[in-house]
Amino acid sequence: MDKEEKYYRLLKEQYGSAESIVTEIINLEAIMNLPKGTEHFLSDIHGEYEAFQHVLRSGSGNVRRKVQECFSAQLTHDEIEELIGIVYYPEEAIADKKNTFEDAEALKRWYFELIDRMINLISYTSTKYTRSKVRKALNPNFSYITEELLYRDNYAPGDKEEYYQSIINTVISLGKVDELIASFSYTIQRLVVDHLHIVGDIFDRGPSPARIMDTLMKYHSLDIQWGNHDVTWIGAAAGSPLCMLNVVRICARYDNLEILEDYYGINLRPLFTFAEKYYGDNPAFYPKKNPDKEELTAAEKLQITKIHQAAAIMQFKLESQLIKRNPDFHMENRLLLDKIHFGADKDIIELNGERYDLSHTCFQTIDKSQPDRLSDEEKQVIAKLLQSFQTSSILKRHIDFLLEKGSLYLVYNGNLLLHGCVPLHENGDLKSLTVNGVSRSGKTLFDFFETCIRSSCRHPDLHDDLNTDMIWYLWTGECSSLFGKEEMTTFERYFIEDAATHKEMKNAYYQLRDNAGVCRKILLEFGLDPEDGRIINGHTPVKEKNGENPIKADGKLIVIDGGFSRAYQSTTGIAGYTLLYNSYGMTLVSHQPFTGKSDAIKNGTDIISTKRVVETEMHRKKVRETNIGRKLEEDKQDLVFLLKHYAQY
Ligand SMILES: O=P(O)(O)OC[C@H]1O[C@](O)(COP(=O)(O)O)[C@@H](O)[C@@H]1O
Ligand SMILES: [Mn+2]
Repeated sequence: MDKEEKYYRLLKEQYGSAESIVTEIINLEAIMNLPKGTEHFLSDIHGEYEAFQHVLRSGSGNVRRKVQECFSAQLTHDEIEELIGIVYYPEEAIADKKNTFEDAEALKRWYFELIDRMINLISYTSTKYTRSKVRKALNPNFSYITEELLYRDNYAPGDKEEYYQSIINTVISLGKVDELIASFSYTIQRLVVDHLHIVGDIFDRGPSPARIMDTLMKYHSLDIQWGNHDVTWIGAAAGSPLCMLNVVRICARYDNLEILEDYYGINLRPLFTFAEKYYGDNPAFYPKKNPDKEELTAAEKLQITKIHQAAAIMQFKLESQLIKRNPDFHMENRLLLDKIHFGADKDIIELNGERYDLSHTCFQTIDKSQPDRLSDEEKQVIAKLLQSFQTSSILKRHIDFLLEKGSLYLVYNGNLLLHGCVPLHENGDLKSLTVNGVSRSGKTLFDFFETCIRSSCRHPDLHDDLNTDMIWYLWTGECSSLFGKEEMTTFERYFIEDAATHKEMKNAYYQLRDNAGVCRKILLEFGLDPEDGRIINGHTPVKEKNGENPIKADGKLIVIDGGFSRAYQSTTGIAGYTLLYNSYGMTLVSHQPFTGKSDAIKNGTDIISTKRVVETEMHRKKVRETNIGRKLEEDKQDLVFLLKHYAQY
């Protein structure tokens, strides 16, 4: 029996009868004729859990829009705001509201009214979906009740009211009404966004990437395009000591070491002890102020400062070793430790023919005759830390999820989603990287990078092979699609005062992406229609206050850095952007900095300021025209074929 025959036999078995195949064909055809679901794009979340939650819960303004469309004729402004608040944060908003009632009867009336509104809203937000999809969006504990309330029109008018009231009265008397309403809120949140794209950089800087990962793992439908910060975490789990030290260094720099210790259960004790022994106070390594925490005590600050130095120095040593074993990376000019002239009272570095004094140095573990050699103690610390990283089951779960749902780029519904850039030369040609004699650029280079990441993850016991080293290259290499700059000046920023040495030159892509011709060429390179397709890009904050426009190249490219990272908000003037793509077209939403969950609940503050329509579709886009639609069409064709040759199988 050939494979095809086997496939059709199995399919026949699965459906059981010709009638059920007919039903499924009708069902698939109906789904394909529904309007395309709403896609929601976010990027550069950088550990900012609360702001991320707000954007997710509000669907970047989509919840607000639906509530307004549904109720603006019937409800007052305040009632609408109250309803929106309940959909965003049901537990807190209901608890607040309940305190305002003096008697039980008034509270009960409010519950009845609210449930009626919520049910109407679920009805309104589910019009684009099949009943089976709506059912999946309901909390299983309340799905029976919710369906009864939703489809109550099936009953005769008199019976309907009575039935409806008795259901709600029972739920109230069982003390379950708040939970029921909260379940409605989550259903509405889920119905307003069909699919989520995370265009990179979940990790680093902010305090709660792990909680964001937990939320994403429960999300109904999503994909992730890895960012440069995500891949170093992947690298750490894949066994790269260098990526791991970078993760530790950034956690120390942003006063976030708790993520490693408390959340992932990584034992930092060996590092603490080692840092304590060798390092002292050093203002260049003070942790940044963590806006979510109280001021550090002097002792805490000193301890983090020491760890920060220990991680940085070991990182610089290992980076130098990596550069030497990978001549293909062409990173020799980053062999900075070899360029230091160690002196009796000051150290000097020679960079591009210029000499600079080094300040705030902490080179006490450096062997001046062989600066990138790790001491035995450093080797031990690294081995212990790496073991702790690699055996953290929570970290493993998060990284496995990143690998399962993520990729370096994604072609989705005609658009190209990528975090950083497509490395280009100044004339617009694709820039290539040659590894082991093979030159790759454009899509081939992306595919190569992704293969390296996945292979490295399959061999967590290898620590310095090409695949593992390539993850580091993605963090900082000139041809990395995630970094997009010539070199990363981490060392200079710690030790050289002259700010000119801190500058990181961006790849030509960041100029050329303003040009529609270049964007068309990139879309073609990835097999997309250059007329209809768009590039969706994260990674670089848009400096709107300097007049930068996030919609580039006549709308061919959109930058959606979410600007969640509080550390960067002062450079952009606003928080950032998210993107919505529904059956009517694409809308870019810009956000004000998030002022906190309690402010959002108490004062109904939304962080959305403006919306800009990128383009309105000439006709309403249907599921048929989407990636999923094409897959459904294939399934349908198979069923049609099976039906035609039913007797044969
Ligand atoms: O300000 P920090 O956290 O030290 O990080 C600066 C580094 O981060 C980078 O900007 C990369 O991070 P982004 O992807 O967030 O831009 C590097 O280019 C730069 O060297
Ligand atoms: Mn980035």
